[in-house]
Amino acid sequence: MAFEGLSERLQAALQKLRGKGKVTEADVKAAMREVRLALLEADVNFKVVKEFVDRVRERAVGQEVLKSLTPGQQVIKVVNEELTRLMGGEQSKLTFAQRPPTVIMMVGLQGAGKTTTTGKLARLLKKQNRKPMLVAGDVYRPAAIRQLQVLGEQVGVPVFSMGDKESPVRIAAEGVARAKEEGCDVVLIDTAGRLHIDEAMMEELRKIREEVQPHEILLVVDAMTGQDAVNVAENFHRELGLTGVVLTKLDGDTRGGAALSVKAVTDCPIKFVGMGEKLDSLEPFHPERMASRILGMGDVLTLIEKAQAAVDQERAKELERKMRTQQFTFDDFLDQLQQVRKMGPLDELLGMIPGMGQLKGMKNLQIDEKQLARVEAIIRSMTPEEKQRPEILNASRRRRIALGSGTSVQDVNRLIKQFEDMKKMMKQFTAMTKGGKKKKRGGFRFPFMPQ
Ligand SMILES: Nc1nc2c(ncn2[C@@H]2O[C@H](COP(=O)(O)OP(=O)(O)OP(=O)(O)O)[C@@H](O)[C@H]2O)c(=O)[nH]1
Repeated sequence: MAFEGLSERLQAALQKLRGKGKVTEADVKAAMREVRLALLEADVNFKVVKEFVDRVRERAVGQEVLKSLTPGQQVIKVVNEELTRLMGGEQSKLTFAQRPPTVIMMVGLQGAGKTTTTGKLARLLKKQNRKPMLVAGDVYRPAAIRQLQVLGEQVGVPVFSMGDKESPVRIAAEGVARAKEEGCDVVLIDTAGRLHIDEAMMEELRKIREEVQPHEILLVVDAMTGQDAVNVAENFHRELGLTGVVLTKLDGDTRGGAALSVKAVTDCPIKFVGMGEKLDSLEPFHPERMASRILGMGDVLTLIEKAQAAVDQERAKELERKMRTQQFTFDDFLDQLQQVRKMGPLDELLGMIPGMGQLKGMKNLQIDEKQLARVEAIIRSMTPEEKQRPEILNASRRRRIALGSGTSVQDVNRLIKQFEDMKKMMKQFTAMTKGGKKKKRGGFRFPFMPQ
């Protein structure tokens, strides 16, 4: 996952401050040294790191922080705010033309994912009820035109092409004219990518820009290339004047340097991020959410602390073994249920998971405590043998259990079905992970998640 190393290191650095009732200037300095190293190691531009750490340190040793009731938390808040600021603060949206069509020029080096991103962006715009048209302006890479046509078909948007014999400037101009005729309100022009930035390439892009007067010039760069991506962005911005950057391959294990430095170095905002190869994997970039994700806030740390306090590690291991060997019974099921409940109201736990905060309170996600109580009652009405060997639960036993637990036979059936499904899933899961490389995940696992 992207940012994994950075996340871990930043969280470790800040964790030390977290629970402290009193934080000294020396504590902050020590934490900032680690933050600095973490950022450098993530390939963040060194000037950006220096400015960032200076700002955080200055704010964090201020009286209002150190004298506050929760100084450790306050420092983390400052880091979060500054990370957000670093990545551009507010979300930066596309500018649409007052009088359509909006013209968007897509530029970038070969292999960054430009053509794919053009298709993804068309899909996103279509979802927003716009009518995009794609223009195939990359006449140099033999497969690029065909690739765009295929993407257009998949997304269901028209693709304008004039083959590879016309000049890209003319293709762009004709494309915009065609979009007007057909009532398309956004034109996405795919331009040629080269292996390196060269004067001929820039000259051609400038000519296209003069010709079609785009409202947006988006540079697509590969996040995996770290500071190279930042340098490319700096160059393109100087030569062409970009309106935004799209960072692709953020689903890979990029260390995060590009995402954190682009805005600070070039002053060009990241507008979208690519999170996978599929067409639905382009997302608007939210600096604040990204910062919280990097810091693992929202508040996973608390969640883990709570879980660790509630879960008996020895028992968790035993459960894992049972899952692996298919000996999981209703007794274990009940045991887990109780361990999860010990952590607190499930609804509240949900709010601590990043991204889940805003889902809190949504009806179908609310965890029904009554339902849980019913499950417990059903399992408690089973005989020891039934709990161990659910396969003997025939119709008359199910009736007896329903009666004993004050529930209905349907409730009992549903639970047994869920239990069977869960076992099946575990089986598939263990088969899937068996022999495969296991990834270490900070040492904590919910007992009901087989490794
Ligand atoms: N994992 C992942 N792969 C991506 C992402 N975006 C693009 N790719 C992949 O990157 C590769 C290159 O993408 P293309 O769109 O063909 O490259 P390009 O930059 O358009 O190349 P030119 O048209 O020659 O400039 C493809 O295999 C894409 O599937 C992303 O966000 N995540």
